[in-house]
Amino acid sequence: MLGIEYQSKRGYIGLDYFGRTVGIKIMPVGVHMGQLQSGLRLPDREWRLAELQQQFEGKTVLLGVDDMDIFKGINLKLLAFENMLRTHPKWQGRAVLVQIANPARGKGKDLEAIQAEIQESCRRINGDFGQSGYSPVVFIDREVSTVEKIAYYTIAECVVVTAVRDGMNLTPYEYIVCRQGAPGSESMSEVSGPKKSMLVVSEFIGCSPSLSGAIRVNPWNIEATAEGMNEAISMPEQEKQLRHEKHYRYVSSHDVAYWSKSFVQDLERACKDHFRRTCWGIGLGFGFRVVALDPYFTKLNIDSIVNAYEISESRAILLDYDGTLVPQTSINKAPSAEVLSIINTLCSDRRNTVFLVSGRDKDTLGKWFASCPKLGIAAEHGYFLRFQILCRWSREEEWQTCTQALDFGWMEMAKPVMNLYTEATDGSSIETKESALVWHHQDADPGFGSSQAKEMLDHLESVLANEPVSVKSGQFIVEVKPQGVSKGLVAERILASIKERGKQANFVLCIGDDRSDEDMFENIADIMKRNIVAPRTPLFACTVGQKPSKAKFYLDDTFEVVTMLSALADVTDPELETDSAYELSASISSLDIGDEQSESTGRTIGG
Ligand SMILES: O=P(O)(O)OC[C@H]1O[C@H](O[C@H]2O[C@H](CO)[C@@H](O)[C@H](O)[C@H]2O)[C@H](O)[C@@H](O)[C@@H]1O
Repeated sequence: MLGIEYQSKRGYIGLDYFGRTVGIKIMPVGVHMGQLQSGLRLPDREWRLAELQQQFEGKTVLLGVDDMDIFKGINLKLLAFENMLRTHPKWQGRAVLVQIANPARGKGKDLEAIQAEIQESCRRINGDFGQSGYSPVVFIDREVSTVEKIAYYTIAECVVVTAVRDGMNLTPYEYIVCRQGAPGSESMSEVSGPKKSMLVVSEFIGCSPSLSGAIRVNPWNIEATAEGMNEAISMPEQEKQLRHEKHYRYVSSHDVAYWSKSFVQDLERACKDHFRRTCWGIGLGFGFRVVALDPYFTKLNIDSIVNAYEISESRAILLDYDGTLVPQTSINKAPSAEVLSIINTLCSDRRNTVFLVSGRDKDTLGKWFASCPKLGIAAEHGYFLRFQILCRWSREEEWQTCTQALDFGWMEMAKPVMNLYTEATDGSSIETKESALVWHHQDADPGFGSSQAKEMLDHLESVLANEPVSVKSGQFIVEVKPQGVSKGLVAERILASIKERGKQANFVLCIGDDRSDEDMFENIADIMKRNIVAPRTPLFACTVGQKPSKAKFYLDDTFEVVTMLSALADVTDPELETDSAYELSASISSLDIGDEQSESTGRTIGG
C-alpha cells in the first residue's frame, strides 16, 4: 500500500507512518433509514402514488434519478432505452423511461451540449415510438420534492443508473427502501403482493460492488445496457423478489448509522497507542513530517553506557554496518581505519562478543574486515555467519549458512520484474547476492526512484505471493530475501550462543539505522524477557537518527555512533585478552547447530 509497510487488522488496513498508525477502510456509506421511512409515511405520498399509478397504468416504468451533469450518462441511458425498444419490440407501447434530472448546479458549454443531446434523444424516441396516450420517455427537468421522488421510486419496476463516473450514488439504496415501504404503513395505493425491485447499475459507481443482485453494465456499451434493461424487466417475478430481499437486508442493516459507528470504532482502535506518544514536526518544506515518538525515546547518554559497560562481565555488541558505521552518503563505503581500530580494541577484551550484523554480502564484509579476525560477522541479514577465526592453527575464515539448503527458484521470478524496473529507471541497478536480490535506486532521480520502488514492491509481492520470501524496502533499496532470515533471528542466536558458553550476557548493545535493524530491536526486546541474558541486563538498543523505532535510544548520526564506540574502546581492557579465537571455535557448536552440512560456501547451522 503506497510502498508503506501495512498490516491487515481485523477488517481494516493499518499503515505504519512515521510512528503513527493510519487506518484505511473501504466501506460504502448507507442511507438514513429513519429519514426515508418518515418520508414513506408522509400523507402526501398517498395521493401522489395514486396519481402516478393511474398515469402509468399497464406500463412498466424504468426510472432514472440523476443530477444534470456531464458524468451522469443520462443520454447514454436514453440511447440504451431506445435500443431496447428497437431490439425487443414487445416493450413498445409498454415500457416507459421516467428520467428525473435534478437541475444543473453548474454551467458551461459541455453541459449545454449534453442538455441539447438529451433533448434531441427524447424528441427522437418519443417521435419514433410514441403513440396516442403513450410517451416512451417522460423527462422531468425541474426540482422534484422528496415525497414525489418517493412516489416515483415506489411505482418503478426498475431503477437504471448509467453514470460514467460517480461517487457512492445512493439512488439504488433509496429505491430499494422505498420499494419495501415503511413497516406497518401499507395503504390502499401501496404496491400489493411480494416486494420486488430491480437495478441496472453502472460498474463505475461506488455502490455497485455492494449490490450483488443488480445487473451491472458498462454504460458506454449501449447494446449491453439495453440488454440489461430488458433482462431486468423481463425477469421472473420470484427472482425479482429474491434479489430485492437480499438487497433490502443489506441496505437496511448497513445504514449511515452503522457506517459511522464502524468508522469510529476503527478510529479508536487505530489511535489506541497514539495517546502515549508525543508528536513532533520534523523537516522542512516537502520533507516536513509529523512524527510520533515514544515519550521514553531518548538520546543515548555516553556516560551511562560507559558505566554499564565497565561493570559488566559478558557483553554482546551487535553492530549494523551501512548508515551506522559509515554514513549512507559516503562514496567510499569501506570502513575507516578509525572504525577498524575501535572494533579491534573492542574485540580484544575477552568479555566482549562483537558481531557485525549487516545486509551486505559476505565477500565484501570479509574483505573489509579481514584485519579484524576476532570480529563475528553475520552477512546477508544472517544468512551467512563468520565467527572468529576458527582454529588456532588456521587463519582462514569460515562461513556457515544459517539454514539448510534453500530453494532459490524464486530468483528466476523476481529477476525479470527487477529488470523491467531497471530498464525504466535511469540510475537504478540490481545487486545479486547469494541469498537475496536487491534493487538499488540511490543514483536514480529521487522522486521517480522512490515511486518506482513502491510500485515494484507491490509488483514483487504479488508475483512472489506463494514463494518463501519476504520483500522489504530499505535505504534506497528493495530487497527480496528468504523468509526466516532476519537480523532479529541472528541476534537471538548470538545471545543464545553466549549463554551456551556459560557467559550469559549482562550488557547488550545493539545499534542500527534502518528497517532491517528494527527486527533486531524487536527480537532483542523480547529476549530480555526470557532467560537468555542475565537478569536485569541493561539493553542499549539504539537507532541512528531521531525517528520512530523499536529502539529505546537514538544517536543522531554515524559520527556520534563512532564517538560512542570509541568511548567504550577507551575503557576496554586489552589486558584481559586471551586466545578467544580458540574459545569461539568451540562456541560454534553451541550455536544451536542442527544437521551440519558441508557446502561450497561453508557449513550449515540449523535454524
Ligand atoms: O544492513 P546494512 O549494513 O545497513 O546493509 C544494507 C544494505 O547495504 C548495501 O546497500 C547500501 O549501500 C549501497 C551502496 O553501496 C546503497 O546504494 C544502498 O542505498 C544502501 O542501502 C547493500 O548493497 C545491500 O545489499 C544491503 O542490504
